[in-house]
Amino acid sequence: MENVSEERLIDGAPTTTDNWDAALRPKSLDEYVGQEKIRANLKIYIQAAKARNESLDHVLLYGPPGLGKTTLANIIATEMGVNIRATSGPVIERPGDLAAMLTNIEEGDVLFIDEIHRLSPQVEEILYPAMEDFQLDIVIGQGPAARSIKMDIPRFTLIGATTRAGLLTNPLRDRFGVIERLEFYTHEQLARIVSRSASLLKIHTAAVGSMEIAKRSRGTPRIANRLLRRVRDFAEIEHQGLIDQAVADSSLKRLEVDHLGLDHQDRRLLFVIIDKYNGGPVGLDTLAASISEERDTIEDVLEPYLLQEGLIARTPRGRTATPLAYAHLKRELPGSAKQESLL
Ligand SMILES: Nc1ncnc2c1ncn2[C@@H]1O[C@H](COP(=O)(O)OP(=O)(O)OP(=O)(O)O)[C@@H](O)[C@H]1O
Ligand SMILES: [Mg+2]
Repeated sequence: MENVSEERLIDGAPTTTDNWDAALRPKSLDEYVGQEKIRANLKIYIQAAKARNESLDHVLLYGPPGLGKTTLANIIATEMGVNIRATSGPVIERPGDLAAMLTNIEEGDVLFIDEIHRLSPQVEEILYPAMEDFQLDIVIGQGPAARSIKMDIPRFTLIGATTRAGLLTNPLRDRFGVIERLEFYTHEQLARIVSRSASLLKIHTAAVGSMEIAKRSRGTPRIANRLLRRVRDFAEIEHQGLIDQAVADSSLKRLEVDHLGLDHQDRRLLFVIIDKYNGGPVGLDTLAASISEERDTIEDVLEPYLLQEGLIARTPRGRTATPLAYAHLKRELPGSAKQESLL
């Protein structure tokens, strides 16, 4: 699914060069920028659970890549004062793998399952009684001699993360007491994140420089941090190290990130809808084939921001380019497309 030959600069997905990211991760709810509603709610839930000396209810976090789900899971464990064990849906191959993890966990600990929508059905089965009754149903033996035994496990908190909650099965989703959707960040919030990262990495930025990077980060902290690192290179080699507005702007231009934060891949998607399909509507699978991308990548990575910015619209018959997209790409709006996009 991931294009390894060419690192996409504004892709929200993590890459191998993101190790420095760990250093930039906020460690407490107070350090965590934005997502005000989630933070306020979590503060209450955490305080209440601690006061009752209970484990925190299971938490599902969903939203586009790079918005801070993993970061938040770690913060929750820290604030609860418990250990976190992290794994991911595709990694847990057999029910036994999950059972082993759950029996080794300590009372109150957090089990973090990233990409939880990719659990196999057999593994999911194990999770239901574990989440609900803190019990494992284990089948011993095979055939007619097989019998099932129940085993108690410590009360734990499952934190699941996914890019799309819609991909979860109903029984799994229903077992989460707390379900929170992460939103794209505002320019002001991203500027705060850029300034914070700059000071941690000892990068010299002017406020207007941080804001310019923020505006072009697709509402996503991971992208903001990544762009900061690239712009720093230009600043240090060509501009005595200071990132001001002009340096940020010229560097991002050279990185082909436009003033809305779109890169060549976003623009390619929009151009295909506009030029090849006359503004749409065009179905997701056709679109995926046209730009040789996975359907999932379009839905999880490319599309959410374009929808949020009002550049494309979703209709029952497919995606359309909005008048805003035509204006942004300096394409003339045909009369028919104007009507389509208003449907
Ligand atoms: N609220 C925030 N405040 C400051 N920095 C943040 C915030 N959220 C995320 N970040 C930064 O962005 C990086 C990416 O966040 P994180 O890895 O938590 O995203 P994610 O939602 O788990 O993404 P994925 O879906 O790809 O797993 C973090 O390492 C951190 O530096
Ligand atoms: Mg993550």
